[in-house]
Amino acid sequence: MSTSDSTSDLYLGFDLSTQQLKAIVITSTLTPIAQEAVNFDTDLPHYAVSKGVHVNDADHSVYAPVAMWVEAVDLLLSRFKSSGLDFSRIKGISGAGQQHGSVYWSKDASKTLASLDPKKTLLEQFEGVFSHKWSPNWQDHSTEAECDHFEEKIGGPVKLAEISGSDAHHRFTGPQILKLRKQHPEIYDATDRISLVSSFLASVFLGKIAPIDISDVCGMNLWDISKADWSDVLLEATAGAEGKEELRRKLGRVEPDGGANLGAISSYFVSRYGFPSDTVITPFTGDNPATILALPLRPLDVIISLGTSTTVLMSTPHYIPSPDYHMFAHPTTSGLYMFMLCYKNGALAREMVRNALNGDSSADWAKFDKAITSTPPLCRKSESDPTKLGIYFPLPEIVPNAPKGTYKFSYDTASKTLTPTTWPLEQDARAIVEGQALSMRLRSAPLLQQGPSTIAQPHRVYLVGGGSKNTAISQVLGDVLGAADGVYELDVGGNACALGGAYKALWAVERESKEQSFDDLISKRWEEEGRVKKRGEGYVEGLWEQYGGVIGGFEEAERRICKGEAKGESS
Ligand SMILES: Nc1ncnc2c1ncn2[C@@H]1O[C@H](COP(=O)(O)OP(=O)(O)O)[C@@H](O)[C@H]1O
Ligand SMILES: O=C(CO)[C@@H](O)[C@H](O)COP(=O)(O)O
Repeated sequence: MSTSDSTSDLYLGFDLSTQQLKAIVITSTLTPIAQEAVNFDTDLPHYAVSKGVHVNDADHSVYAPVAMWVEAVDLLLSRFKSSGLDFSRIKGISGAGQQHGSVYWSKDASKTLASLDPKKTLLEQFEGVFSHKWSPNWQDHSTEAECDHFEEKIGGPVKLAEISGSDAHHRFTGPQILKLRKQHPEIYDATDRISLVSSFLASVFLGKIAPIDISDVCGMNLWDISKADWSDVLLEATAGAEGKEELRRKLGRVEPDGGANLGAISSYFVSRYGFPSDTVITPFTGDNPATILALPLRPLDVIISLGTSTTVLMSTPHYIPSPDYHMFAHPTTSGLYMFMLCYKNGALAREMVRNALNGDSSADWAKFDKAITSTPPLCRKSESDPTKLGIYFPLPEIVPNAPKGTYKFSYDTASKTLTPTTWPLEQDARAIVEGQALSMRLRSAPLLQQGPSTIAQPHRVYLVGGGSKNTAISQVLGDVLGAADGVYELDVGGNACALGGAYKALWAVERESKEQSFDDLISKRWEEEGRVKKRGEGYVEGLWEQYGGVIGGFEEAERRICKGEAKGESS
């Protein structure tokens, strides 16, 4: 990482994601100069989380201790301090949070946030700051009844997606708040303000409750995207007619300008770490919206984030809502939207296959990668062989809304016959990645066809997140999706959300006027060389078409699973 440019102003971007708190520091010329991370499982073992969360199998809830995140903030900054970061050059801070999770502040929170003692840690002073010690996690699936209630109140999944950008989802904040209100009315009543994970982290740095961001708010099932306001009907679905206004107050205002100056950094950080007292705090957004800010995107470019979740992201001027995927307001640019698919069975499902191949849970991907490269596409040794289609859901899936289980089929493309089957462990590695990629191809087609081409093919595929370094995985994703201009990785791909946050902070502070768009400023300073690396050609004639030939079989396999007509190996 470059240490040149030793006098430039600096910008700090955070990413409070599932398994870690990460941060990156960049110069005004977009050069990263420092990165740090706190891993929740290994660095903060006293919270006893696994992969960043607690899981309650009995009621399907998944949640994280908010105190752990608070402790991680001081630990991360102390790591930067030890590595010699000059905090006095930091002009702006922004960042990202795992989406949908909520944080419940007590009536004492605002007073405590405004009067922190720099001689003590944040955690030492946060006693009584939260009315609820847990934040529901995006992997939670305990809110089936609440989701049904949302759909019913609004008139069905299509209508709900039209208004809020998504159908009702277990992890979305509205259904989660409704569950808390029903199960623990005393906690709900003791709650003064509700933040998302992103606005919670912004609040800590601001020293007061920060507004929710214009993009992350779309992951709540509470925001009317077209009206850019809270939806009355959805607030009422969550809090009842009598509680609707009180919920609106608890949620607070949403900041429409992604580059707004929310105020100067809390004096706690000035005294304890040496930040300038005028460091600007700008809205923090969701980790996926922040990811699309990590590089200038062109029409039909697709980002695949291989974090704990696997997500597929596109920036688009078209608002085409559907219950099959998510639409969000763009985090910086009014009139643009973010398309997203989110898979719960992403990294953790691939790890399940990796562990089976390794015979233990060591994080060694060599056998997994070898199993992919030594297995032919669709596990078909010759033209006359039927293709193999695998669907691996160790957790109930989001897209499609399907029960857990591992499902294996053979599919004869000539007769279009789909038959349950089995295969040896070695074929699982290719089958799981192909299955994930086929699902992405199927569901991104409507958006990809909005461009000049009628063929649903991405222009470029960019890979980010922890799994983006894996060349065997990137090869399969590129082959199945057939990116016309190839598959690329970002130099700091493992830290793309934090990088997007840092770019956002820079834009907020250095834009020439409110009219200078994020894209305009970043494109002018962006040099592809050294920041982006081509990893593969993408489209391979014949292969992309071969994968296209099994999409129908894949759809039928999903239909059977969702209808309970397919028997899973471990459902
Ligand atoms: N070489 C690799 N091949 C495949 N997956 C990997 C590899 N290295 C890391 N990963 C995956 O990356 C995941 C973590 O990604 P990361 O983006 O750091 O997560 P998050 O931001 O959600 O906390 C791990 O769970 C692991 O499965
Ligand atoms: O639920 C979603 C998006 O809808 C997830 O993508 C979370 O935002 C978690 O992100 P990672 O920790 O996997 O980056």
